[in-house]
Amino acid sequence: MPPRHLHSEKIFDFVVNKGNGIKGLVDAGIETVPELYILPTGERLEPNNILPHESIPVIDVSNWDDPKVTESICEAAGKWGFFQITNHGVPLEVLDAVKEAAHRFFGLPYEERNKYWAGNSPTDTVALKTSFVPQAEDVLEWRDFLSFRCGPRDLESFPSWPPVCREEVIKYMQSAKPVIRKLLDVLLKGLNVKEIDKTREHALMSAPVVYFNYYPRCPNPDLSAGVLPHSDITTISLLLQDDNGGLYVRATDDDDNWIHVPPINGALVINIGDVLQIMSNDSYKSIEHRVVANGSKDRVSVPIFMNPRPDAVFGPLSEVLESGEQPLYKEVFFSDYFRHHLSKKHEGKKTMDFARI
Ligand SMILES: O=C(O)CCC(=O)C(=O)O
Ligand SMILES: [Fe+2]
Repeated sequence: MPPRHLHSEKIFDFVVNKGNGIKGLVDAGIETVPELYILPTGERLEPNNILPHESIPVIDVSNWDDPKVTESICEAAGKWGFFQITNHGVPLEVLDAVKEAAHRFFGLPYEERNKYWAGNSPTDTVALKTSFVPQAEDVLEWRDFLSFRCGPRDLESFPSWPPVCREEVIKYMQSAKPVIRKLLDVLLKGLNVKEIDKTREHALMSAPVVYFNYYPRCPNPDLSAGVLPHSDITTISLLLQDDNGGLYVRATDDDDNWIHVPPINGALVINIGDVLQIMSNDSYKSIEHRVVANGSKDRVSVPIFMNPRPDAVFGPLSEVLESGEQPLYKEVFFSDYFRHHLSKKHEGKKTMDFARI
């Protein structure tokens, strides 16, 4: 990383070292995007790279037993890697409450928020951070996020979670769990897996993490990134977005075109992560996506990342390779994959090379 100018050093110190986050900088009244947040021209999302007439599938899942529903899910996972679901059964009040809880947390004064800054937090299951890995980035992302590890053991630390939002996170997680389980059942059936046994469950869904992503209003959203292009390392991610929009999905691998994911009230966005792409030996796709912050409003999103346990080993499934297909990936520990992912800035799908044969 090249040395930064003095002004950028000061901003970095305020936002990252002092734990103010980008929220703190916006609250301090900045009116233009500081250099530390300005992307080189080639990395910005240009309007002529947005395909206005394309969209990812929207699937009504009110009847999981309808073969058309399960076919649409598996087809969307293979073609788009992204889809929205409606009529999924998670009550609208639960979704609204968790978005409000995210705004409440980020609306706390600095001293209250900062109690949970990574390294200060009273529990390692909750951490407030900014950007992605600021120490490895030359341009920072216009985003703060609060993460909650939600595995069964993690919930023992619930009393140390922020009181302004903890009930809502648990309720959201509990209500979404049956939907996630259903989606994984359908997706695995599509790969000839008859049943998700205990070992598979560890590899698929035993370490969920909820994020509150917070993108404060950005004076020049065209110059900066809310989140840079990346794929999620999960098995699947389930994302609740608000009505501001700003999430874009890569249209094709071989050119730089992007499709907006329009907010639909009550819908959840589902995407396949790297782990499931690897398990499926590329039948399903973990697609790059990015976020552009909003020029006039603060945006929140609340993803649930379904991760394997750190000690789980994953690789192409035996059921997928039965037909004689050659494995494209080796078996890796999730903890190694995760550590590799966190050692560098967001760089599209580069993390997957770690497991590629
Ligand atoms: O905020 C969004 O819409 C997406 C965020 C995202 O991609 C992530 O947190 O991995
Ligand atoms: Fe993501």
